[in-house]
Amino acid sequence: MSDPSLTAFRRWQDSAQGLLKKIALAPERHGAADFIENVSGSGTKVAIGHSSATYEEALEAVYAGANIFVHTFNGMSGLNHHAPGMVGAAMDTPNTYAELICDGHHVESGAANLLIQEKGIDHVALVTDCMSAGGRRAGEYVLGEFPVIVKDGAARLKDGGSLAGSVLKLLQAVQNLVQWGRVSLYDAFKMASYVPAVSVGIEDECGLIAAGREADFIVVDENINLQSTYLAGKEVYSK
Ligand SMILES: CC(=O)N[C@@H]1[C@@H](O)[C@H](O)[C@@H](COP(=O)(O)O)O[C@@H]1O
Repeated sequence: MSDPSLTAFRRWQDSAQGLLKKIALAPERHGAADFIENVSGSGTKVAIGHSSATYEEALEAVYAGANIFVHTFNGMSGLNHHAPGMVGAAMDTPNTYAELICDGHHVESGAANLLIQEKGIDHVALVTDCMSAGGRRAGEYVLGEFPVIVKDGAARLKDGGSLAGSVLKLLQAVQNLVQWGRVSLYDAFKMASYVPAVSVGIEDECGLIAAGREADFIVVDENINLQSTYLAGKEVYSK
């Protein structure tokens, strides 16, 4: 781990030919505010997470231009009434976007519903945090340098058993959220498509089905089960 570096960021952005839309950092690292101001000013969205920052440090990052909380609740300082932490800052900054992993392992339904109630469906973005075992059978994998065991729909570190990414599909997140009873099907899909697109400023390219957008979409039945998948307007999968 290291402190954020503008020199490194510019090198990565050059290599990516300007394609980096979003970068995440822990706001308590040295130089974070300056990095956030410069990077968000250049058009790349800055997310904050994997962090034990205080509420105040998180707010400072938001004031500097950070606009997304990385998988809210997970890997961040929690909400305590004496120390509101990163979670408190996510709830207390109405214009930021809070990512949420709705696989039923990362966040209890009550906590997910509370976050959605606090921020509104237009500021909660469903994400998977899916690691390399997604779509594959249970067994042993690695996340970066860490051995991980995938079992019963969860990916956990071999050493210690902490959750380490997920094997969630975004459609399953939509199904779970609807089943948890507070969010309509329409809103759950919006939180999985349009809201994340807006959070990174690419809603004029994707995130809804409309003229001029990329026609990548799925078709589901009345039970929210996948029927077909379209990429660039062409059917590439059908049940
Ligand atoms: C790619 C990745 O590993 N993402 C995070 C992980 O860092 C964190 O440890 C876990 C549980 O967080 P928690 O123990 O704070 O709920 O959530 C996610 O899986």
